Amino acid sequence: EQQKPPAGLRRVPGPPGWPLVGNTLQLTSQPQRQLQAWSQKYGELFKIRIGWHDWVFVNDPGAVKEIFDKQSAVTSGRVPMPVASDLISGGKRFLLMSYTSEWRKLRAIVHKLLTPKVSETFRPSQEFEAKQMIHEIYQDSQKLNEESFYLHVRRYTTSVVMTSTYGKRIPQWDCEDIREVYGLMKEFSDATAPGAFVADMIPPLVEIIPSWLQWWRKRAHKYSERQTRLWMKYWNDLQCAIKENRAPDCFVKQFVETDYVKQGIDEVQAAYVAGTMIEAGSETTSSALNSAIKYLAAFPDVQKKANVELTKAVGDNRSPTFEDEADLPYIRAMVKEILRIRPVTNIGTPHFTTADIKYKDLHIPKGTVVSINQYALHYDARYDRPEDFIPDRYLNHHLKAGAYSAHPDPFERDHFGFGAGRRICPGMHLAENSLLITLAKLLWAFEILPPVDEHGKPEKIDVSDDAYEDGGNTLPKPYRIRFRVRNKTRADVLEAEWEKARVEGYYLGSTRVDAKGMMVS
Ligand code: HEM
Repeated sequence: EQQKPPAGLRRVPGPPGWPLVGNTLQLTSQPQRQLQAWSQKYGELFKIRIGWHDWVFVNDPGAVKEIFDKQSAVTSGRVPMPVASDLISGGKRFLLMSYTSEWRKLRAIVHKLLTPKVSETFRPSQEFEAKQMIHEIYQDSQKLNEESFYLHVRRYTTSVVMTSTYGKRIPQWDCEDIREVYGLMKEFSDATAPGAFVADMIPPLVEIIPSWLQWWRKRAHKYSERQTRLWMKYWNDLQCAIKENRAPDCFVKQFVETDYVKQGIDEVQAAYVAGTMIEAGSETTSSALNSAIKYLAAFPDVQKKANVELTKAVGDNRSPTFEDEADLPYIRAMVKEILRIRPVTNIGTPHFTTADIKYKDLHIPKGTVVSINQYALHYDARYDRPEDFIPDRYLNHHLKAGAYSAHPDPFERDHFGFGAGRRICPGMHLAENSLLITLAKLLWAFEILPPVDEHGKPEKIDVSDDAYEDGGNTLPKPYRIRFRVRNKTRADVLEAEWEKARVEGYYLGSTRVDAKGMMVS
């Protein structure tokens, strides 16, 4: 039986559930539409029970500010996961760590190493990788290969994130690093899928069942050993490179140069922070970009407007660079629009309360999951035709997501795609830069068209939830699309630019690296 709220306060309302399972069975494998429907019925907040915990979904910008920003000292935890977080990750997986002093120490370092200014030092890497990406897509478009772009996009995002973290490029998709990193991510997402480990569904089991009888431990230890081995391998390789003076400027090199040892942070913990960057930064960005390509094919007028802007600001004789950013307001708006229409998860951003809190006259007890209901917020009445991909709606939003998240007026926020409060995505500047440069180069180079059927008739592009994988993440299913180069000059330019980049390499901070990502000076 739940505790009575303190005098003058009431419980957060919500739909009735079933004994034991709560509301779990009312949620489908893609719960966002049900979560939207409940937000319409109950207003700013509603509460449901999923598994062992109460979840409060926050459906209003003002409530997000009050709960996640103003009360962040007690709403920045993560839900306990005795297997996935404690056993498999040794309590060290940054994304899942509770709100402890250890997490705060690490977050301070991460924050410093991913500011907008530091993120800018990776722009040459992002331009380099984007040149490779459009070149690969161009080559495949001539072979009428309509599926491979999806992996070219994933290669781009993984390479950018590996380069910024470890100074290590991913020059091609089919390689050992990809097999290892994606193998690890798959294993971990299987381990966190609902029902994968009963003790994550019912955390008190770890207290009740003696550890020698906890049948899940063996499998969890096997995962843990494998994952620690991989993250430590990257960490140790970079330590060697630093000693031999051949480590390019990157996140981990800078991490090593902080006083992390003096702060009592051990190497395995540091390696798990770096691993989290890779896990949190690759599939998120590629999903957003692969979604954008799909929506662009479905909304050809958006492409037309983008091409008018690109033709005026850049022309045919070179491809766009970050220097053009100020002249590309429509592309900048598009970066926001894709994060609005397809936020990366469909269950919001689960935080965990570490003390009782209140919002207006509503009581939220300690130990509750609080989540920003992004789909509800992003499809609400503030947006005209929310189902449509309309970058124009953001033309008056000139600032980056980080600036809006700190804006005093919550209704000024562009979107909630990066979360809020102390756990807000620290990679957002890097992510926004990646989306900007790839969208600009793609739209400059190509017209993006639906595939055609056997009679040559264009097929309909499906942007509904059916086009997305089941599970908590918003991941577009692989799909076919045609890329048609805009003109001969742009085709020649993109080939020449990639050839030049391949020979010359690029700069990572103050170090020049070659196309293999090795330091050359
Ligand atoms: C389009 C791309 C991306 C999106 C939409 C995205 C979104 C998010 C969201 C919603 C969260 C949870 C925030 C919260 O709990 O309030 C998060 C956390 C995180 N993201 Fe991102 N992210 C993206 C790219 C990146 C990149 C490129 C990196 C790293 C270089 C990164 C690193 C992280 C880390 C480390 C966390 C965990 C923070 C913590 O728990 O304290 N993300 N991201």
